[in-house]
Amino acid sequence: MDYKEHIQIINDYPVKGVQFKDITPLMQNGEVYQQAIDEMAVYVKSKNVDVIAAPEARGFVVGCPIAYTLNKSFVPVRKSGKLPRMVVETNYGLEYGKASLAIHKDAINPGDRVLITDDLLATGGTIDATIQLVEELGGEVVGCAFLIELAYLEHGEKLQNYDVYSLMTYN
Ligand SMILES: O=P(O)(O)OC[C@H]1O[C@H](OP(=O)(O)OP(=O)(O)O)[C@H](O)[C@@H]1O
Ligand SMILES: Nc1ncnc2[nH]cnc12
Repeated sequence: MDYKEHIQIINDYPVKGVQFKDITPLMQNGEVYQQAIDEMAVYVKSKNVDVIAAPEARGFVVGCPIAYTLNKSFVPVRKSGKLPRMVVETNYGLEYGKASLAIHKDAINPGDRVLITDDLLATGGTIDATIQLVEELGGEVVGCAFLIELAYLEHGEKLQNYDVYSLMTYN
């Protein structure tokens, strides 16, 4: 399957210089969306996970169906101010701005094997922040799975100690 046929590239969105990779055409094709999720789920299953965690909003698009398929827990990592109970939170930078993410304090048990999913890896700011939150709660990050990796951007050393899977890579 050539998944890239179902990704649309928009230049200078949301800010000048960014080549935005739009995953909505892939999601709009039920067969392709299902096949992409099933393929990612094979990787996730191989990591023998307890929990799947994902940052909002597009991370949920991949994390929830993978968790459902594998009958595993799903933990939402949300932009600050959106979770109603006690949280830990952190600030971070991403390809086109800054934000902060939070996770419920009781979402992860110490020693849980946690797999983090997101639609896209760009500078790595979002995944780095998500890893920090999971580890602060004592979770072990056993892998990170993306639909898309932008290999032309520098994620520096952020992910060098983690197992990374990407369904599509743009060089
Ligand atoms: O590697 P990075 O430079 O951190 O960029 C990747 C992140 O950017 C996008 O999320 P965004 O914050 O735009 O939010 P959304 O999912 O709510 O659209 C995308 O879904 C990733 O989470
Ligand atoms: N280039 C990009 N396309 C889509 N989502 C993104 N999130 C961060 N960078 C992005």
